[in-house]
Amino acid sequence: MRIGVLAVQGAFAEHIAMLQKLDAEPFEIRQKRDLEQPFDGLILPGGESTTMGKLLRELGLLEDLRMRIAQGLPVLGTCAGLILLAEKIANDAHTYFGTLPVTVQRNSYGRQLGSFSKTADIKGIGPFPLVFIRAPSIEAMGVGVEVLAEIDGKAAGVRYGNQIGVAFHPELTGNAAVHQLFLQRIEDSKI
Ligand SMILES: NC(=O)CC[C@H](N)C(=O)O
Repeated sequence: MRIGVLAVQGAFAEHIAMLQKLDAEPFEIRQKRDLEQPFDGLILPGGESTTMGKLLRELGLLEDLRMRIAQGLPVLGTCAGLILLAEKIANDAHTYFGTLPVTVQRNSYGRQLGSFSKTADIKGIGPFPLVFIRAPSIEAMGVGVEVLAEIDGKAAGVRYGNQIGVAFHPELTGNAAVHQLFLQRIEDSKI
């Protein structure tokens, strides 16, 4: 299964390592040319959403990828990747793909306390260590958005059709269950 990992900035190498462990076929998306071969899924990593958004625009990737997501390309966005997907960003004038009907608040977890990890249940997986690094919170959700994980009574992971967005960093845990779930969903949607 060919999975494109946005590799213009941020923690893309860790996602690639996870995918390799699961025998998927990851490749880096750095420029438009990288989108020429067909692929089955997309991962938007953690990092700095403002920088990634700016580079996506400058490299001419934003519209192309937005269209693919809107047309059903399975996508997993982690942390900054969730911000890129969000329809609204409460404390930012910009939006990027805007395909996921949620409102997020940037830098909501971990500003004063630093990064932290908390184990919580993920739907379809069970207990999983959620690692937060200056993570966004999900403040509001539109109709049809399914909550996959909660922390302190707030959604920390959601799914909407072909899109999964999580505020935490599954790629930094050594636990491949979230990536496995993503690959499984792609597999299932092919049937
Ligand atoms: N670890 C992360 O991806 C942090 C996200 C970052 N604070 C942002 O707003 O873009």
